[in-house]
Amino acid sequence: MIKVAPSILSADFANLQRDVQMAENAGADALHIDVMDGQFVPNLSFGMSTVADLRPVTSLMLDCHLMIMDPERFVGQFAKAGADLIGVHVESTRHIYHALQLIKDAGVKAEVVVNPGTPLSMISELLPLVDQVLIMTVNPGFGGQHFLDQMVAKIAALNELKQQHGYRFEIEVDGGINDQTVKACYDAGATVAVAGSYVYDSADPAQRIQDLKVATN
Ligand SMILES: O=C(CO)[C@@H](O)[C@H](O)COP(=O)(O)O
Ligand SMILES: [Fe+2]
Repeated sequence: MIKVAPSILSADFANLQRDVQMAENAGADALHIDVMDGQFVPNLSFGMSTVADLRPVTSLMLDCHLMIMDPERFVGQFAKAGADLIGVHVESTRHIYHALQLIKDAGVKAEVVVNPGTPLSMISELLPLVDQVLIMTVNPGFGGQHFLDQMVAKIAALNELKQQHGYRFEIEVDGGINDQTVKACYDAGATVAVAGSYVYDSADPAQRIQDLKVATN
């Protein structure tokens, strides 16, 4: 069964605590927080103060997906705010290895993220270092986009490398996840699924979290 990380990008920001607690009560495994700077992606969202405010209201693992340029400038502040895992894009910095080392040094789980157009060869040297790899299944920046089917082969290729070398990282997928696409990702080797609009744009978001789990059971 896949682990589910609802993305609060599609939650009601005026009722964030309610929407986070709903996810926790519904059996979510983590909370996905999309941080955007208007430079790396053409959108703005949350910062570290949102992470700090959410920390005391949930015991869910806080999975912070940084879509910002030169994220090494901020990883210390996200760790201090209460992040449990910090994801940085390989495309967002000249010093990805250093950025991941900073995250580990802060005592937080480190994740490398790859955009749809970025080949896995860009992250091969990083695989022994990371706790999680995030394969973007849409172009980053917005919720509610369509899943890119070509990414299923990429997930399978990453899983092959994982098995071949005995790596222990989790494989997360993000973008366009619903009860159909989650199954294809899970069958290819994904272990964690982010879901924003599928969960929060529903009349019964708690049921949707369960539906994602049932689809991969
Ligand atoms: O990182 C991102 C978008 O850049 C995501 O985490 C979205 O929030 C996913 O939204 P859905 O595609 O599930 O609606
Ligand atoms: Fe995300």
